[in-house]
Amino acid sequence: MPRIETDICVIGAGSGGLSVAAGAVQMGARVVLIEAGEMGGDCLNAGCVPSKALIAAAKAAEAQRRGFRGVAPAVPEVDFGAVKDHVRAVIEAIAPVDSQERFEGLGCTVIRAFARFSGPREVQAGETTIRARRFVIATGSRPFVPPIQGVDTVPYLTNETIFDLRERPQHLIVIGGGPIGVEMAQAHRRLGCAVTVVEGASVLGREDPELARVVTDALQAEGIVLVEGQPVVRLAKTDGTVEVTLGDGRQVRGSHLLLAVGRKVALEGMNLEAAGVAHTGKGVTVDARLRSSNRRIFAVGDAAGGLQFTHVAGWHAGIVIRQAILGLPARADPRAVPRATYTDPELAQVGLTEAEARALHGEALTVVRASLAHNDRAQAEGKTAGFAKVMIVKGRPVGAGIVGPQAGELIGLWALALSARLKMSAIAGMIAPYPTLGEVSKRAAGAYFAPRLFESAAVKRLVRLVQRWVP
Ligand SMILES: Cc1cc2nc3c(=O)[nH]c(=O)nc-3n(C[C@H](O)[C@H](O)[C@H](O)COP(=O)(O)OP(=O)(O)OC[C@H]3O[C@@H](n4cnc5c(N)ncnc54)[C@H](O)[C@@H]3O)c2cc1C
Ligand SMILES: NC(=O)c1ccc[n+]([C@@H]2O[C@H](COP(=O)([O-])OP(=O)(O)OC[C@H]3O[C@@H](n4cnc5c(N)ncnc54)[C@H](O)[C@@H]3O)[C@@H](O)[C@H]2O)c1
Repeated sequence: MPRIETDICVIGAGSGGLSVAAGAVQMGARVVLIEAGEMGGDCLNAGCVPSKALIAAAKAAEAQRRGFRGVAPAVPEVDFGAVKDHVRAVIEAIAPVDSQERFEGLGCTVIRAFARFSGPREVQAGETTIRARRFVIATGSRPFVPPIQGVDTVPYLTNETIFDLRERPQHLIVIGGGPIGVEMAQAHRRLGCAVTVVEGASVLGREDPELARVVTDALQAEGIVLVEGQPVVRLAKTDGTVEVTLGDGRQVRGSHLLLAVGRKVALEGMNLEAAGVAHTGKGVTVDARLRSSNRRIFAVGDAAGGLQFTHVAGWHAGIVIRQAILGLPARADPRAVPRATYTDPELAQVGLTEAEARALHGEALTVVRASLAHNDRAQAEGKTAGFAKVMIVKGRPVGAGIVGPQAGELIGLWALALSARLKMSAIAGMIAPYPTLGEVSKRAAGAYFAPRLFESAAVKRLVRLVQRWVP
């Protein structure tokens, strides 16, 4: 049986594992990278990349359907199979960056097998035993299949199968109104499917309700049926249709079913007990340095049991590299982690929502808003539904939310403001190019200072005094 001694052994070649491996090997560490499935993990093969490629095609269809003032709308002719060719082509265009060849070229030893701990410092992968000074568990997550009565009797799709579906669903029922549910619901509606979202609590329930409402209004205006407030309690198959029964007895029937009710961390079969790695149903138990109960073993990305985003996995990788490769201290402070849901309009948030900020800061909190209706570019584009909302304490933003076109791009400024602890005066003083959607952030900062400048008796007194003296 081959044995390898190495500095760092990374388990899982998805967003987190690949970032650790690429960084570590290029800094001179010996790296073994183990992947049981496809290189690139969920993000490339069944997550961010295919979903955004599908959303792009759906957006093109919707643009045709809507037309523009002076440009006649048209019923788009959607070839669902060809759209899936586009999805596949985008994956293939990006895949070389995540490939075994690239990582071997960088100097990693890549093993394509399922990794399982055989001791506190040893992993088995196929025929190979790997002994490493540090391990990184970057095994990601899988779709959670809820134990709903009848779930094993009906055909269902998950993120692992929906992107391979070549025939257009006549009526897609989506269970779960989180980011996966709403992104997939809108994409399928725009590509010509009837769509019903069944959500046990409220659609985009983790988001600020004021922002989420703009998205849910848009989804409903496009003809997506949202059924909220009742969990699904039973699934059944009847004459080629799937029947979904809700807690209050209501029923929805459709041709296809997508389960989008959250994720299950992929730790099964890894024999973590042999390595002394504590874990719960949520993931590996880690401290702020991302170390597990075995100090030689870190966890990153979805496996670390916190926020489940590709950019979080990449950020985690940097924290582990600092410690395991450079011997420097580093901590994961999630306060400035942004998130975006790529519906149209998009919804993005960084830091505290209004409710969270209110609970933490009470009376010290100021909330400002700036509407896209007052943004000249949004007017020109005919996309004025949306706004930015900023939560401010003692002159500094503690959270920001944006709903509207390109909100995912626009939130970057606020992510920087939070991570660099910028003051609102820095945003107000920034020169934004005109006319851009980004001016909405500057306008929000302006809304913070406006009452202090324009409604202040002291400022007015000062100005009168200055005006008496200036020549
Ligand atoms: C439909 C969908 C859309 C998404 N869209 C976005 C988005 O727009 N933006 C965003 O930031 N995030 C998005 N996400 C979330 C994002 O995909 C994940 O947060 C990210 O992929 C997590 O990276 P990871 O490295 O932790 O795990 P993964 O990327 O899942 O990689 C884990 C890898 O480990 C391998 N593995 C597991 N167990 C073992 C083992 N024992 N031995 C060897 N290999 C193993 C797996 O095969 C897999 O390749 C989306 C997710 C889904 C499902
Ligand atoms: N744009 C992005 O960045 C993006 C896109 C997709 C996914 N993701 C990541 O993937 C993760 C998983 O996404 P998700 O949407 O699957 O999960 P989620 O946990 O965010 O949402 C699942 C939803 O399903 C509902 N639900 C659960 N059981 C139900 C039942 N029996 N009946 C009806 N409703 C039920 C929940 O109330 C919840 O609203 C996200 O948290 C996110 O981190 C990110």
